[in-house]
Amino acid sequence: MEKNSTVIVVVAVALVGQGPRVLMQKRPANKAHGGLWEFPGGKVEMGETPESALVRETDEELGVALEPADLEPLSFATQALGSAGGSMVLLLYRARKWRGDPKALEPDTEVAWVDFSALLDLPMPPLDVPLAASLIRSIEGVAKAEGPS
Ligand SMILES: Nc1nc2c([nH]c(=O)n2[C@H]2C[C@H](O)[C@@H](COP(=O)(O)OP(=O)(O)OP(=O)(O)O)O2)c(=O)[nH]1
Repeated sequence: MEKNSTVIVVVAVALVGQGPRVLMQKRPANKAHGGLWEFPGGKVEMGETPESALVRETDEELGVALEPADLEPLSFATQALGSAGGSMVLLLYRARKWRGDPKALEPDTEVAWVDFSALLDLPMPPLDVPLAASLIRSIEGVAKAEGPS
């Protein structure tokens, strides 16, 4: 069988606020991974960079304006697409600055600010779980680098 080398790139962002806490989005019940909580984002479309796709997705889904320069690459996760080959790559960025108060603008979605201490208790799609763990470690790393307070 001919192998497929397609790579689908999906981008997502951890909007990190004081706490620290992070904005999570609940997927619509009727879609893949329905009802699970994910980092906001979506597929990179033709002609877009990962960063411009994320600026578009967060505008459409949350009504938030992000500057590409405020997107810090944080981690990624991958998944095979099936026996024919191909894979999905989910790139997670982190942002500490944005404009606008995030709202759930897409039908049948919700958003919530989640404390880092409760993040891993949320039901998440498979690729978001290791990314959430990376996010938590990144903040712990900052705390260690800054030393005891
Ligand atoms: N965040 C996340 N997305 C995943 C995982 N596994 C997986 O196949 N996906 C897919 C579901 C979606 O097709 C895509 C996310 O892009 P999206 O948010 O634009 O998807 P969507 O369901 O709104 O749109 P579509 O697939 O109907 O075109 O990634 C995962 O573990 N985490």
